[in-house]
Amino acid sequence: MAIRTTGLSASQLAAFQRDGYLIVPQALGPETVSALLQETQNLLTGFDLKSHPMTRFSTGTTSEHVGDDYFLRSGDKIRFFFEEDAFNENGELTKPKDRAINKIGHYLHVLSEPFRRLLSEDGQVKPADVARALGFKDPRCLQSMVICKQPEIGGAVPPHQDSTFLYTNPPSAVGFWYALEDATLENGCLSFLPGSHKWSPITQRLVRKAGNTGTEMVENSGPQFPPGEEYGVEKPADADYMTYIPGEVKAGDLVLIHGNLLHKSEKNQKGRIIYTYHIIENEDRQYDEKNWLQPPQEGFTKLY
Ligand SMILES: O=C(O)CCC(=O)C(=O)O
Ligand SMILES: [Fe+2]
Repeated sequence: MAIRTTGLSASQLAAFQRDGYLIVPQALGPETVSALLQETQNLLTGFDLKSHPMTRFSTGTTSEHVGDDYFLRSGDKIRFFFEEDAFNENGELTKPKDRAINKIGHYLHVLSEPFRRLLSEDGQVKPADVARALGFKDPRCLQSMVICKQPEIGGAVPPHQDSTFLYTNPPSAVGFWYALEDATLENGCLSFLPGSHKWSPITQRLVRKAGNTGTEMVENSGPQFPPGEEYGVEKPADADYMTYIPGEVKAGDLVLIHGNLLHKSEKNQKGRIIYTYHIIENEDRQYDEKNWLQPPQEGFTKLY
């Protein structure tokens, strides 16, 4: 296969604009994938369980843990969040620690050398070139994380839109999601509601509670779509019956996800390790000061 040096082709860009997501095959070469998996393994085996507050990550509504201090202060650190199902009724881990972590985040793209290199140097498809192709003027990288989705206990991720979590006024977030292992229906690959980015508004936002005591969902009083006539179109009459389209991918593939697009992943029996971060527009959009993730002292990371 020819080595790519640019971002997206015209037909890839058109597909992203039409569907709200795009699979870019083999954005990472096998050496990069191996280096990132090795780094993930080092992080998983190297972290200290004794000093860990045993915070679990939850996208559901039952757990309060998502709002705690360890999570809220992870934006400029490398921290470890457990699968909810990694504990028994007594709150004890039922798996070895490297098999119990749901995700590692949220500053890998600066603090981990292999992940830092991906953003600036490695790979056949350069993130900066993709951001340029998508029309970003001053893209900033944030919320980098490895999602492990461990065998048997990997949690389902319910349908959501990423701009709910990383809100700019008006919305601009795009997810970069890299498979580090093959992701299939068997091990909880992503699935998408194609075109939903055009009609599905950001009606809610995840914000910090007053006094930084946790997070909560609130109504979004700002713009619900990015600017442009293609957005905010009428919801299709059959939208509630539309089926999610699975995005089965190979290790090294990149999936781009529009911040308004509805997507999800199911529980899994077999494990699945991926790496993801988001970019937001910094030039003519306001990053919201209530968002769960606030910029590190040095500001969110520039791509160019
Ligand atoms: O990897 C998953 O299962 C979910 C990830 C996701 O929703 C995202 O990266 O935006
Ligand atoms: Fe998402």
